[in-house]
Amino acid sequence: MNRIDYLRISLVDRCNFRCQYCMPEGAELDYVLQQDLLTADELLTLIREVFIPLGFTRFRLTGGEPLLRPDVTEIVGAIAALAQTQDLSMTTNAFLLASKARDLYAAGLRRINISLDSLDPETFDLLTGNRGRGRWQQVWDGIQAAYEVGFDPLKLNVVVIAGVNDREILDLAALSLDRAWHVRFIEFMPIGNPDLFQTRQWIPSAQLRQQIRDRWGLVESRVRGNGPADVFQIPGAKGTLGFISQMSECFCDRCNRMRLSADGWLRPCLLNETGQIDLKTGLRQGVAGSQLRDRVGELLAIKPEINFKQRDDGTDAGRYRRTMSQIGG
Ligand SMILES: Nc1nc2c(ncn2[C@@H]2O[C@H](COP(=O)(O)OP(=O)(O)OP(=O)(O)O)[C@@H](O)[C@H]2O)c(=O)[nH]1
Ligand SMILES: C[S@@+](CC[C@H](N)C(=O)[O-])C[C@H]1O[C@@H](n2cnc3c(N)ncnc32)[C@H](O)[C@@H]1O
Ligand code: SF4
Ligand code: SF4
Repeated sequence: MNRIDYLRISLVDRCNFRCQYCMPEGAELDYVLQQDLLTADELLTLIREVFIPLGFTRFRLTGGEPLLRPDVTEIVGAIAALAQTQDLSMTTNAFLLASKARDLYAAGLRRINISLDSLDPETFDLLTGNRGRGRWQQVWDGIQAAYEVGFDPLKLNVVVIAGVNDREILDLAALSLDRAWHVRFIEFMPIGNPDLFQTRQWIPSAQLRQQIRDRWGLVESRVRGNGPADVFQIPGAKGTLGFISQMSECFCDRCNRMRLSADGWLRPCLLNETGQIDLKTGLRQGVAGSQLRDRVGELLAIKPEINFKQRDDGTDAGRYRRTMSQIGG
């Protein structure tokens, strides 16, 4: 059985973008009320009293958009300061990163993954649902700021959507040539916008790799990380290319993670709604850390049965009650 030692923590379910594949404009989402968000203290209590004793040592802050959380730097500092923390990272859309990168680094964050689906501002606006609002440049500035501050590895996440940004694969891959930027191509998953998924489907990573191989060649490589990416490199490039192929090559047999939502629900599998536990209510009712730990321990034991293999049993007729931005995608 895999060691489950990686916790993805959603700091907030809201987002300043409306990516078509994740939380499309007009989608009716029930946002968590402010009073239902785990406070920084509650989160730290769960990490110290429940997750660390169960062997969790790797943490990722995500969302929604984690940089919307006003106390994000304090949370980073507190998790980074724990002796047991072996890895702390963040996934962000970088819209607010330029002004926060230095403080986050100073607080102890050392690596960061940034969503960048297009190099073309118009396509970017179309994808992020902010057409006309011109947010590409600010995201690009955030990426540059993170690079200058020294985040390493610095990864760029691209969700590939047929007919929207797939014509940019080579341009995006080329970002890895001269800088140690690690570009990852993600197969579109049927969560977030099932209607778009129906019409666009997903493009297999193998097809993208062939396109890149034909242009530059491609060799196997490595980069620090805990995720499911298969890593390659253009010969001589400073950065790498990762492929996250959840649709074409199920990687659930190496699953090493659980997810904690912003309102304190622990979810054993991204794509299966079975088995979730509400940790916040117990915590607020004064249930002892040891009892919460026992509940999580039981969930860890049955996680292999819940994993993606059974996702068709784990949703309500194929529709998810909570989407990527609410789970901590
Ligand atoms: N199916 C599935 N997809 C995942 C899972 N974790 C991450 N992904 C996909 O991988 C994408 C990128 O994830 P990131 O947030 O950058 O994290 P990561 O790849 O685990 O990060 P590293 O530790 O840097 O390797 C997500 O947006 C998902 O599409 C998972 O547990 N299951
Ligand atoms: C939900 S976002 C949260 C963090 C942050 N807002 C961001 O965009 O990086 C985390 C990751 O999920 C990915 N994602 C969202 N919906 C997806 C989908 N339907 N299929 C594949 N990846 C998806 C995004 O591209 C992003 O890399
Ligand atoms: S992918 Fe990230 S930036 Fe885009 S809508 Fe989802 S949470 Fe927001
Ligand atoms: S789909 Fe579920 S089991 Fe598979 S890798 Fe993701 S979280 Fe793990």
